[in-house]
Amino acid sequence: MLTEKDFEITTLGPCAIDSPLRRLRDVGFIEDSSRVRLQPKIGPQYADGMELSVEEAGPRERIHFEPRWSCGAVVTCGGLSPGLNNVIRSVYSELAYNYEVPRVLGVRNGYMGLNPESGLKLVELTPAYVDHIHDMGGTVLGSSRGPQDPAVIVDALVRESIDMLFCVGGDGTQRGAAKIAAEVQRRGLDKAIVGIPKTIDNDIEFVYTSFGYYTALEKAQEVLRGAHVEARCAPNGIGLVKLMGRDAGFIAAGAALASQDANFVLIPEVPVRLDGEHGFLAALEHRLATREHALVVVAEGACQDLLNRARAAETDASGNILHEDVGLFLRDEIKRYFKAKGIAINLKYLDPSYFIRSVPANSSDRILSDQMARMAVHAGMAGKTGVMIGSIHNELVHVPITTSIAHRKRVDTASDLWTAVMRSTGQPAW
Ligand SMILES: Nc1ncnc2c1ncn2[C@@H]1O[C@H](COP(=O)(O)OP(=O)(O)O)[C@@H](O)[C@H]1O
Ligand SMILES: O=P(O)(O)OC[C@H]1O[C@](O)(COP(=O)(O)O)[C@@H](O)[C@@H]1O
Repeated sequence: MLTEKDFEITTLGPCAIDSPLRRLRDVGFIEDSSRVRLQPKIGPQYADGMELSVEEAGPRERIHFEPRWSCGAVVTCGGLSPGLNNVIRSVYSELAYNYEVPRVLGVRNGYMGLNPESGLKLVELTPAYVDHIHDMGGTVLGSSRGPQDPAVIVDALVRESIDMLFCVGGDGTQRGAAKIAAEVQRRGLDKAIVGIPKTIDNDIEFVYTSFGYYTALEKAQEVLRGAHVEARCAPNGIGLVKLMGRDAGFIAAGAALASQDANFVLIPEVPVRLDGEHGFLAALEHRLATREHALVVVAEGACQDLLNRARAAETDASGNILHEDVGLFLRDEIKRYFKAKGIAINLKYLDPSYFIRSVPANSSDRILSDQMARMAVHAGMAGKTGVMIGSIHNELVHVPITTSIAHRKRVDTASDLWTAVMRSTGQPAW
């Protein structure tokens, strides 16, 4: 078996081998020459003094896999996120052009494409295949939900002589990647399983911003603008917008903050009281009485305690809880409340749904996708396995996948983000 001592890196130019280290040292997070110890508070659940040890991402002085004999594959799983095609293209570009790896494969339709029972064939990535994909939304490889047996996937990696698998996806995908990495280790195989985080919900721990998030905010903002115009142009106008965010309110909070027009933002992290003197509906009535219009933004996962009372939770193929439609629920509750009060309102309900995630990536997400993809390739070529590319304090790092999936990232209600939402909307604490 080859070890990293057997190969010197030869194909990288005078690029950033030292610079991530130097920058980390400058900001004081470096502990020694190869590891970064993060002691500052990085989330409420780590405030108890837990230390996290992560490695900075970037090209390594020595690589593990001999490029000429290596094969890398990329798989995209879960819901779409703007930037997926950019990741595929940049994984290819870094592997094929910079490391000169001769065989780079694309897996069709998520992990399912590594199961022979699916009948799906691997795609040989070429310059022509990836040429224009970065300008398109979605993923050219396709994606899917639904469980796959890690043993079957590892069998496919062995059969196809895949040395490095780049798993692009959300927390479900990373859970799958962790199981694949464990199976590889159990069999004593020499393969690198590297995660690249993907979610418009921005709810992966140790990833400050995931690619696609800001593009989704741009699109969401357009909808907020439309809803705001509608609300302002009608007596007692209410614009109600539902945005994606199954378990976390980052999209609703970010879009509201970016638009500066929202008056109420309801997210899963903050339980909402609808009725009563200090509840949401009374606050909405007060807003109409004083300003004659209101813009309400609700995240898909908000208010679920109010909706799910009479219903057992259903799940999708990957086991994610399918929420009842909070937008329709709130629309009906608002109508019911004002009807009972004899107050005429004009409510316009907008649900942009998949529109915010099926578009091409904006500039910042293109850059982030590219950086994460290239860092993942550096990690893979260096033989790192069971790691995901994270971003902490503006640095791209290797986070053990098991660490990243231990918690889901949530909007911290003591954070600057949520404080700014509260101040820009003026909404009360329920
Ligand atoms: N706990 C898990 N263990 C193994 N694989 C999982 C797990 N959860 C999800 N997956 C797989 O990862 C893929 C994507 O997961 P999903 O939750 O749908 O999307 P996302 O990765 O965006 O969260 C699916 O093929 C799913 O079966
Ligand atoms: O209808 P689908 O494809 O399951 O996607 C809906 C889900 O996609 C999301 O945007 C996030 O999806 P992921 O978990 O795949 O990142 C959720 O907010 C939403 O519930």
